[in-house]
Amino acid sequence: MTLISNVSLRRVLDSRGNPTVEADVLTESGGFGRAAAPSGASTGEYEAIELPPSEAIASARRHAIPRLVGEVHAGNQREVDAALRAADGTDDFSEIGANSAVAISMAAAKAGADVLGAPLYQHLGGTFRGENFPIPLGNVVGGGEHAKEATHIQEFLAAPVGAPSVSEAVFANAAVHARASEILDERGTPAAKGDEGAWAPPISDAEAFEVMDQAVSDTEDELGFEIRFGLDMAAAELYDEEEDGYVYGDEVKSTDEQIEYVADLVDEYELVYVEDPLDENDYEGFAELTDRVGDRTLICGDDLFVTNVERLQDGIDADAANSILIKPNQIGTLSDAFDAIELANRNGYETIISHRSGETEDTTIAHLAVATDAAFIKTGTVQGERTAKLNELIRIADDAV
Ligand SMILES: O=C(O)[C@@H](CO)OP(=O)(O)O
Ligand SMILES: [Mg+2]
Repeated sequence: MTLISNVSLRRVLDSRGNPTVEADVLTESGGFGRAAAPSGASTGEYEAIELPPSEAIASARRHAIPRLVGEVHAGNQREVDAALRAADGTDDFSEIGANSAVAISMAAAKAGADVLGAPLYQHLGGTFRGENFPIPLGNVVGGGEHAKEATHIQEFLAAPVGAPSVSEAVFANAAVHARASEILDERGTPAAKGDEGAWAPPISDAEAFEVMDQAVSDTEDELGFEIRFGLDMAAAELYDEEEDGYVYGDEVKSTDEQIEYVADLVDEYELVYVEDPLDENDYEGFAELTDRVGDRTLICGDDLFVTNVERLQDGIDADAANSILIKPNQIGTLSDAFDAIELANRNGYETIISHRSGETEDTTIAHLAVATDAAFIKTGTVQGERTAKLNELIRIADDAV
């Protein structure tokens, strides 16, 4: 194993045009890794703290880099991430910023892989990882915090569950995206795109279900394998404490009505996946919904769990869900993300590795999903910062990384 010899940090652009943190890690034996932090728009209340990039960089230079350079081995991810935690000294990375932490953590992992001469997924997952590939969940239509004047539900996600290969699955999602555009055109609905490249038409959620249902079944007919769809409701953004309910324009649904609504949607559209159907503080509501439909769909906690083992353990104790979204920048390091994945696996929860709405060309999550045998990866459908991960998945499957 080789010591880290240099860490450099800089501000680069993310896909929304905002600055984000990029890290380069060099090792004494000449290993190199580069990674950049993504950034959320519909962030969970309990996520690790993202600092303004210049502050995060200045603070990491002061506190973290001296603990890494000449001190820590790049191939020992636990050691790297423990040094980041020690340098920060808080529970939520509010001192050096989860954006600095995750960029350094991922860059160090890549430097470790480079030293070994192994692809990142193999460095992270080991030689004897499973043979499976994640099914890509592709954002096709959406709104919420990712697009103005579009649907209330944040994401309508294609799920090519019957695709014979990861490559065919990736192209299937692109085909659903293209078909949805044609259907919207036929309906005379102009559609801009949201932050993640999904169509963001000014239509009701009910119409979006019709568009999605048709786009999925047309593409299924064309390609000849099963394609279903799911949702990220991002319900914490819909929930209004004063109204004590979920606000859909002029309509407010009580918690009971929200549970009823989602349960009906699961059955009507045979949804395979529903992320954040209730507010991020409502373990009880999550548990009630999971009890009703958890045998036939994945109920996934994103803002609910924020990739945090303590919040996940609370959810497991409450039977709140049956799957967890994993976003390394929600918790700050790859080791913390692995701990959440391990806890999920031990308790029969599926894992879904995810991008953020603000992204870069970084492909770490594609490797993380393969390394950990995740059931799904949620990383968009089109647009360069999304296709970077999808194309990397295709390369991994083709043994070409
Ligand atoms: O809610 C989500 O799952 C994500 C990614 O789609 O959005 P954001 O990064 O804005 O939190
Ligand atoms: Mg989400």
